Amino acid sequence: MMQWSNISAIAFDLDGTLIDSVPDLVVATNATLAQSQYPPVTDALVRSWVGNGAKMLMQRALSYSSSMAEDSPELQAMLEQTMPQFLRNYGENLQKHSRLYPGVLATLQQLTEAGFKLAIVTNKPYRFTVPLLTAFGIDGFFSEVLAGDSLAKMKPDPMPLQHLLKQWKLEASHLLMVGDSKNDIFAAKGANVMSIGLTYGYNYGEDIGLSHPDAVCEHFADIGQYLLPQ
Ligand SMILES: O=C(O)COP(=O)(O)O
Ligand SMILES: [Mg+2]
Repeated sequence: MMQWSNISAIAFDLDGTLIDSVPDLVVATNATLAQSQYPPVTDALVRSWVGNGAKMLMQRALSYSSSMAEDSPELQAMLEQTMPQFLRNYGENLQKHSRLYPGVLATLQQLTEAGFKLAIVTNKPYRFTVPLLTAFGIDGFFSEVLAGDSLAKMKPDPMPLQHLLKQWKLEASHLLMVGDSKNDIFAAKGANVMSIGLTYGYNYGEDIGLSHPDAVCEHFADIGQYLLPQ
């Protein structure tokens, strides 16, 4: 049975859920575009390109800037050439302008004290995920970190959540996915686990409610009403 009182473990998305990472992604994207002689793009465009990992972000950025189709061989060749630059540019400034969203630290603390097991399930590359968690002092909350390149498939595929269920020897009805993107909600539905959608993150400009998570929250701290004694 899918009910809140069964939940004992929670998988959190990272970008747009715990951390507002777009400001640093904008800097890295524009630095990389500049190296290919393209003009900078707006924050709003970068926001709309986040969600499927670093490579898709640059693929969308290069396609926009060059007017080449995303799947064209020319664009793919340019992407292969450009990715090392993006990874360097972003790696050098992961958390200069990025911020934890309000309520994240206190709520993670409360959930930990209440006995929930917490994990990160992100599409961000692993090499950026752990340093970011550490930089914001939240790495200690998570006993499992699954990134976009940890397994053969990333969200919206249910593979990371299914891996977590196996790892933790959990029934699907005990796990909750919390995220800002339809990729998080689709992954949850595919793994048959409950989900909460957050409205403040990045979802390609779409209303997260359209993906029908089990609940929609406007602020991170609001997830507590389903999980903590009120
Ligand atoms: O890196 C991305 O594109 C998205 O990352 P997320 O899965 O933590 O939102
Ligand atoms: Mg996200």
